[in-house]
Amino acid sequence: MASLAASFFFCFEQRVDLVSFGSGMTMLCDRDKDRAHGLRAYGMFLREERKYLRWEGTSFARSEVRIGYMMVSYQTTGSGNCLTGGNQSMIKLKNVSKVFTLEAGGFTALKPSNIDIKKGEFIAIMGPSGSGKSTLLQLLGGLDLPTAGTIAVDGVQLDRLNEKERTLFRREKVGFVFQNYQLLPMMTVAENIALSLAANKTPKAETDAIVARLLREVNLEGKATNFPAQLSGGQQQRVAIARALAMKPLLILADEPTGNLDRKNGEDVLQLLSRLNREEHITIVMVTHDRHAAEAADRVITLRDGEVVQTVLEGAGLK
Ligand SMILES: Nc1ncnc2c1ncn2[C@@H]1O[C@H](COP(=O)(O)OP(=O)(O)OP(=O)(O)O)[C@@H](O)[C@H]1O
Repeated sequence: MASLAASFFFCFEQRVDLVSFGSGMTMLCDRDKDRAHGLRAYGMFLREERKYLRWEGTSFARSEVRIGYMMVSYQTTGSGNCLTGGNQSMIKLKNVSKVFTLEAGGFTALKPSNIDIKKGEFIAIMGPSGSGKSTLLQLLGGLDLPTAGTIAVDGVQLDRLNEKERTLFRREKVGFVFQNYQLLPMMTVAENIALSLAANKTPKAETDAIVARLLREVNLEGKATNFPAQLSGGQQQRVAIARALAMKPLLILADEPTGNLDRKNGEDVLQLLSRLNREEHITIVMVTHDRHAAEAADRVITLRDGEVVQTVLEGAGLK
């Protein structure tokens, strides 16, 4: 028990993320040392907050979580990348289908599909127009519900959440990037990036610091007070990516993120996504028509007429 306590203390001296995999299994991720501490934790977890962590009356390093009460009964320590979670599943679809109801009858946009995407993977979804790529992405992000089957994202079964819970889930776990950027034209770059932070009632000083960091990350320092119309397409897409990153998502869902961009700007966006995947271990699922863009991915899932027809694995000549 003493070694547990010592190890636990060690974890909290570091900057940590708390990543819950559901069913009581939780990862404490020690970012600075890139080590993961697997803990089976019992007790009550308060919602994630960016505050100073207090543990038994002692203040520790700035953390991404606040824990109300936790008892540790079991612990393993491993090395490796904590946010990828080894072979842990990020997305699991079981017999998921989507049928749209039309006057003329039902239209099956997605036939019963089983898909498993691991934490830290970069997946491209390809297929002809109308094959169901965007439909699938909407389901993965909880923007729409399947007609049948189950979808679990980071251990959370989306089809069991009500609308409000799905909204919260999306805000906290998923970053969306769209072909047409979907920035609000009357808001500045900084305000666009801060949208989800504002919805989450993040204090202003903290919001300003996060926005400044994200602007640096997407190489747009100096553009905070510009309006979207004053930026190039590539710059607007990088603002959209910064906005998607504001809540530190575990997953980015990108629908044709390079579709409106020329080769150079498209390349910049792909490199940014690849870096986020590689260095920040964010799982990325990207719909694309472009085989060159798909080469950024570890794996390509191909759809045809609403059916998964092929999964090309890493090493099959893509990367
Ligand atoms: N809300 C809806 N109601 C009815 N049918 C829909 C709806 N949304 C999509 N569909 C149909 O589902 C099929 C798949 O659409 P989806 O947008 O997923 O295709 P896609 O592969 O993303 O196409 P594209 O590459 O052209 O964007 C299409 O035939 C489309 O017309």
